[in-house]
Amino acid sequence: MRTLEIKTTSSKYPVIVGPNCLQTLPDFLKNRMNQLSKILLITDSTVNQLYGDKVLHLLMDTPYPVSKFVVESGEQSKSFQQFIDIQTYALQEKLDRKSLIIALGGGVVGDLAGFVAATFMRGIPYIQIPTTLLAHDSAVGGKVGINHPLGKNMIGAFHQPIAVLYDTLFIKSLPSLELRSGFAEVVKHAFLKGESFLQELISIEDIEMLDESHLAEIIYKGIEVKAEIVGQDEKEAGIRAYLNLGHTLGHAVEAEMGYGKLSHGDCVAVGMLFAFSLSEKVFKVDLNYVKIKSWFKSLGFPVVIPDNLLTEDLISRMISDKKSTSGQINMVLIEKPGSVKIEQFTASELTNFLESWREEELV
Ligand SMILES: NC(=O)c1ccc[n+]([C@@H]2O[C@H](COP(=O)([O-])OP(=O)(O)OC[C@H]3O[C@@H](n4cnc5c(N)ncnc54)[C@H](O)[C@@H]3O)[C@@H](O)[C@H]2O)c1
Ligand SMILES: O=C(O)C(=O)C[C@@H](O)[C@H](O)[C@H](O)COP(=O)(O)O
Ligand SMILES: [Zn+2]
Repeated sequence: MRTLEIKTTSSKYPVIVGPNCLQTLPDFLKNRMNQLSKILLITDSTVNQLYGDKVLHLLMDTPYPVSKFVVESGEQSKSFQQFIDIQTYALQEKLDRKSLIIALGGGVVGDLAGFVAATFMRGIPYIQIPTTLLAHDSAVGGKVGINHPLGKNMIGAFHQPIAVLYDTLFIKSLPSLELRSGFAEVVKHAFLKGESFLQELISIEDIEMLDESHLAEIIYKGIEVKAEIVGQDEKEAGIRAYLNLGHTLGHAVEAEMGYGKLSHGDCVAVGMLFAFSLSEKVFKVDLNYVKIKSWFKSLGFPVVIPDNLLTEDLISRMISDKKSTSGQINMVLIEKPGSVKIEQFTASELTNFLESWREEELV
C-alpha cells in the first residue's frame, strides 16, 4: 500500500493505492472525521452489485448513519436528472453540512457524486473510492461535473476530495473494454511525463496480461503525473490544460456519438492520435506516429473516427471546448514525450488538418 499526498492551493489530501486499502476506510473516518452526522454512499448499479454490500458493511463499523443512492451504470448518468435526484434524496435523508459523501465507482460516479458534494448546501466533503482503471485519473484533482447535451463536463466545479482510497483489487472484475479505456489515460500521463514512462508502457502488448502489482505500479505513476500538475495549477489557469491531451477531439467524438456509445478512453485515444499527427506537422518532429498507431491498434483502441461523424460537426463541438478562447481552438500538442505545448488554431485551419488526417488514415 502506498500513499501519495496531493497538495493544492485549496487543500491537501492522501491518495492511498494498493490491494485491500479499502479496509482502512473505517479507521480513516474515525480518526480524521470527527462529528460526522451522516454518510451518503453513491454508487452505480454494476458496482453496487459487486461491492455495495462490502462497503456498506465496512461503514457499519463506524458510528455514523449511512444511506445509499444507486444510479444506473454508464455515462448517461452524468446528467442533470441524476444530479437533481441525488440532491433530492440527500435533502430527504436530512444530510447537513456535517455530512459526508462517498463516491464508490468509476469516473461517472466520481464526477457526479463529487459535483453533488460541491453544491449540496454550498459544499460538503467527499471521499473517492475509485473502482476503474480510468478513475486513477478522475478521482484525483477535484474536477467534478455532469454533461450537457451541448458538451462534455460543461457544468461542474473544482472541489477536491478529502481522500482517495484506490483499492487495486477492484480492477480484477473490470471488463476488458473498461480496462482499455483507463489505459488510455495512463498512456496520456506517460506522454506528459516523458520517454522512460512511455517506453515502459509501450512494452505492454496486452493490458489484460498485466498482473495486479504491475497495474498498481502504473496507476501510481499516472497519479504522480497528475498530482504534480494539479499541485501547480489546481483550477486550470495554465499547465493543467496539458491533462487535456487528446480530449479536445476526444470529447467532441464522445458527445457527437451520443454519451456512452464509445468509452471515454477510446475517444481520448483517437483524439491523442490526431494530436500526435498534428504535432508532427506543426513542430516538424518525428513522434514515431506509425509505431504508436500500430501499438494503439494492437491494444484494441479505435484508430480512426467513425465514418458517420462529420468533420464540421466535430469542429463545431471543438469550438465550444472549455479551452477555446474567442472562437479559436486550443490544442494540446507534444514536441516530444515530456515536452507539451498548447497551440491555437482557427476553425478553418483545424478543419483542414482534421479532414486531411481522416483521409490519410483511410489509405
Ligand atoms: N474528473 C476528472 O478529472 C476525469 C478524468 C478522466 C475521466 N473523467 C470522466 O470519467 C468518466 C469515465 O469513467 P470510467 O471510465 O470509470 O466510466 P464508468 O464510471 O462509467 O465505469 C465504466 C463501467 O465499468 C463499471 N465498473 C466500474 N467499476 C467496476 C469494477 N470494479 N468491476 C466491474 N465493472 C465496474 C461501471 O458500472 C461502468 O459500467 C467520463 O465521464 C469522463 O469524462 C473525469
Ligand atoms: O484533470 C484534468 O484536468 C483533466 O483534464 C483530466 C481529463 O482526463 C478528464 O477527462 C477531465 O474531466 C477533462 O476535463 P474538461 O475540463 O476538459 O472537461
Ligand atoms: Zn479524460
